[in-house]
Formats: sequence, structure tokens, C-alpha cells
Amino acid sequence: MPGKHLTVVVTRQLPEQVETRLKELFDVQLRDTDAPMTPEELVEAMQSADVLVPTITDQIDAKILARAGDKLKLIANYGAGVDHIDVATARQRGIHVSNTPGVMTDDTADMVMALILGVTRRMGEGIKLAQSETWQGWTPTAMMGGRIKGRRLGILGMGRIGQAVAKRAAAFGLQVHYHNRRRLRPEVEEALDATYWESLDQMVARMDILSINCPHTPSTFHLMNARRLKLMKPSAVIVNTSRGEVIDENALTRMLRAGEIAGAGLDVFERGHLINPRLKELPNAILLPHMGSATLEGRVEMGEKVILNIKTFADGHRPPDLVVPSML
Ligand SMILES: NC(=O)c1ccc[n+]([C@@H]2O[C@H](COP(=O)([O-])OP(=O)(O)OC[C@H]3O[C@@H](n4cnc5c(N)ncnc54)[C@H](O)[C@@H]3O)[C@@H](O)[C@H]2O)c1
Ligand SMILES: O=C(O)[C@H](O)CO
Repeated sequence: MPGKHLTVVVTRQLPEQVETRLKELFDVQLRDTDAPMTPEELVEAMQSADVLVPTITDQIDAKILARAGDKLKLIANYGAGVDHIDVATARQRGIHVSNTPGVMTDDTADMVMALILGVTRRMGEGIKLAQSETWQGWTPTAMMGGRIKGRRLGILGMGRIGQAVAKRAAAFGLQVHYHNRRRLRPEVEEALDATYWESLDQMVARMDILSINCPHTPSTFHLMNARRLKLMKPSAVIVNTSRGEVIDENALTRMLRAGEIAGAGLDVFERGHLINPRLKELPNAILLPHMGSATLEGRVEMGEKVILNIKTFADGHRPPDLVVPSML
């Protein structure tokens, strides 16, 4: 499968540098509008492509995969999370799936810290007050948040991003705790100075800040359900940059409104951009439009990873970032 003869179809506009490189290497069909593909456009793309380059805004489920053309052999996702792709069905149909892990780790971990600082130090409210006509100047008692240093941070999902958050958190004087599907090797745990909790419930009940960094899979859907959210201390803060589906958003909204959880910093939402309107009204929630990995450098490196996966596959080898169902 020599590269130039592969038809690569890209479903969304990508950074200019990435599109230029794709054009140099492959017979590529680029997207000329910034809107996501409709399901029909996606099916059409999957019928003409040898390689599809989708993003999180393309729902590639069993129904859509059933209509893919015989030519389609690789779905080279532009993004780390693959919860929008039915990887098991793709595999059964002989279609490989790859992703772009690692290159957005630091950028996303930076955003986790921004959300931890922003919520704990009430930056959302502060920005609004400074921009309003009502601010009358400094007072000794206004806008008091909580001190970061010494708080307990619980990381749910201690993979690439979780570990990058742990390193940053240590520099801020946070005590790092974690729960993960598998315990880290002792030397890694020691280097991160992180305390492992086998019981997620017990960890959640003792943390001042909880950062969600596991992927969305069938086993993590609503992992933070109403029962578990209720275990959190009323003074605690929750931050989510993984996927909205890991938290029961309606339950979280009710508890934030009732003061049963002190604050939330959310980059991702259960129904994509359709955020619970009640969540948008809350002063103790900082909401971001899924921009955790949105740096120019990161987005270009994601493109380079996509290209490496396609080229390696075209040369007859296993793509370096192949996703297999057992990983999920
Ligand atoms: N907001 C953004 O822009 C952005 C950017 C990149 C990634 N993400 C999201 O962040 C997620 C994590 O990325 P990563 O690169 O750190 O992934 P990773 O695979 O390196 O780490 C995920 C960790 O979660 C753990 N895990 C999985 N299921 C679990 C469970 N049921 N209970 C406890 N732990 C569990 C895994 O063992 C792993 O250690 C991605 O899947 C993606 O959804 C978001
Ligand atoms: O998972 C990721 O890579 C980001 O959330 C964007 O898809």
C-alpha cells in the first residue's frame, strides 16, 4: 500500500501545516468547511477512503461501520480519546484504529492545573467582578478562596495525563493521591510521591480536589455517579478534562447548586457542547469549551502522529499507536 496511492479522507479542518504535509504525502481529501460531517457525509467518506482521519465529533458506531467500504483499512483518529469509535466492531470488520496519545499530555495537564487554581481561587467570579461596574476596589474580606498548598489531590486515572498532573501538583505543594485500574510500579509511585487507593470510594471521601483523568469506556461511564459524588466532602472541588460521560452531569449540577460540592472545573460535558443550562448559571463552576489540548504545537504534533500511523501502516507495519479493544 504505497502512501501516494492511498486515499486519505480527513473529516475536519486541521492546522494548515498538517494539511500541507498530508497533501505532500497522500492522495488526500480535505474538509473545506469547519463544520463536522453529517452522518451521510461520514458514510460517503468511509466508502471512498483507504484511510479515514476522523475526530471526536464523528460518531463511528456499529451502524456506520456496517456501511464502510471494503477499501477502508485504517481509522487514524486525530485525538487521544477513542470513545466515539466502536473499536471492537471496527476490528471485527478488519479495520485498524490508531490514535495520538502523548503529544497533548503536557498541555492537558497544564489545563488541569489551571482549572484547579481557577476554581479554588475563584478566578471565574474574579474575572467577572473586575470586568463589571460594581467592583469598588480591594477589601480585606472579598473574594477569599482556599489555599492550594497542603490540600489533598486525588487523581482518578493515573496514566499519561494523570502522572503529568501529579508532577505539576507537587510543585504547588499539593499532596498527591491516586486510584488507577492498575497500581503503578513502586519506583514510579515513589518518584511521584503519590499515595495509591485501591478503593475509589475511600479516596473520593477524603480528597479536597478530585481530577478525572481516566478514559471514557463502558466501565467508566458515570463512574462518578450520584452515590459517589455524595461521598465527596462539601468543601471539595472536582475537575474533569477527560470525558463528560465519566460524571453524572445532572447529579453534579444539583449538588453544586445545593452546596454539597464546593466547585467544579469542567473542560468536557456529558452531551458534548450541549451543557446543562443550570450548570452554566453557577458561580462555583468554571466551564471551558473542550480546549485542554488546544495549543498550536500540540495540534501540529497530533497531525504528525496521524501521519506516522498512516505511513507505518502503508509500509505494511503495525501503526505505533494502534488501539486494540483489550486496551479499553
Ligand atoms: N480535554 C482534552 O482536550 C483532552 C486531551 C487529551 C486527552 N483527553 C482525555 O483524557 C483521557 C486520558 O488520557 P491519557 O493520555 O492520560 O490516557 P492514558 O491511557 O495514558 O491514561 C488513562 C489511565 O486511566 C486508567 N483507567 C482506565 N479505566 C479505569 C478505571 N475504570 N478506573 C481507574 N482507572 C482507569 C488507565 O489504567 C490509565 O492509567 C483520554 O482518554 C481522553 O479522553 C482529553
Ligand atoms: O482526546 C483527545 O485527544 C481530546 O479530547 C480531543 O479529542
